[in-house]
Amino acid sequence: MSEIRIAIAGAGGRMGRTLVQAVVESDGLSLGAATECAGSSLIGTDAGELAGVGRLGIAVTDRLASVLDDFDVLIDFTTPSATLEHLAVCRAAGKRMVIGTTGFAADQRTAIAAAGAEIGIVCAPNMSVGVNLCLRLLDLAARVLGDEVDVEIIEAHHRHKVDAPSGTALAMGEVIARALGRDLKEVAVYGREGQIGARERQTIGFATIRAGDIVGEHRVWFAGEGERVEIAHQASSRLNFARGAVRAARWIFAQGSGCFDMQDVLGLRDSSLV
Ligand SMILES: NC(=O)C1=CN([C@@H]2O[C@H](COP(=O)(O)OP(=O)(O)OC[C@H]3O[C@@H](n4cnc5c(N)ncnc54)[C@H](OP(=O)(O)O)[C@@H]3O)[C@@H](O)[C@H]2O)C=CC1
Ligand SMILES: O=C(O)C1=N[C@H](C(=O)O)C[C@H](O)C1
Repeated sequence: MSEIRIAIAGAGGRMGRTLVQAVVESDGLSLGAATECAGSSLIGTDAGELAGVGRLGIAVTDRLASVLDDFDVLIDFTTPSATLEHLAVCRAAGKRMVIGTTGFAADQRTAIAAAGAEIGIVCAPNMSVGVNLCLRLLDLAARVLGDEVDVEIIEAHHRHKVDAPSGTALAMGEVIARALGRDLKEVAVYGREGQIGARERQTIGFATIRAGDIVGEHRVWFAGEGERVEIAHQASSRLNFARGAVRAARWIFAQGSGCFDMQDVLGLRDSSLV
């Protein structure tokens, strides 16, 4: 069987470099192309040397459209606007995508879902197996504990992260709100200050920490009278996310069109926990 050829968008970024490493380490996958934004000093450099895995003979380009013959699946961990540009190119060319970018506006999420009518897409704010297991556990915890507890979501990331709350924290909030029959748009509280009054039970609170080189931490409290349940995940390496993205690329290569997430890739969508 021939290898699945991967293109990495944003190959010079924190995730981009880690993704190159994960692809090179994976059996049955090869790096076919690597991109960076126009004007980047990294254009023309070797993607393998950039990632510290040795020369691969893949020069970083700023034109995804010029390397369409060189890849089967694009893995994109960049920015919302860059991902939407790449989506248009992949949609026109019938190329599959794995999208890890976070911070999308509602209309951008709608555009990604719509593209799923024509191409295969896996889009998830967190590609780690552990976080996706936590999403299932959060659904169960919310259903069991119900309206007897206050829900608070606390996340911490490195000082360079530009979006808040994290995409993962928002996904956790969505899962919990859905399980409790609430609309996250109506009940989310993003930080508190001043004379805010007593807490309303229905709210779901978010607290964001940005500091140093924290890879990614998420902690959800279900706090009641006399007891508190916590579900927490701590990432200590970006390879965790990159290996999940590679797994998603392998999975989507075998699918037709549709917009999926990591719950689909991991077979967790309809899994029973009780
Ligand atoms: N789903 C998941 O599991 C995870 C998701 N993420 C998300 O991935 C995204 C990237 O994170 P991270 O790697 O830390 O960020 P970085 O800023 O380190 O990397 C993003 C890279 O994309 C490049 N870029 C920007 N525009 C374009 C373009 N048009 N074409 C090609 N490349 C472009 C940037 O270049 P330049 O710096 O020159 O602008 C940069 O090198 C974030 O949204 C983050 O939240 C992160 C980890 C895990
Ligand atoms: O920007 C990051 O670094 C991360 N972003 C993702 C998010 O916003 O949830 C996932 C991970 O926690 C790392």
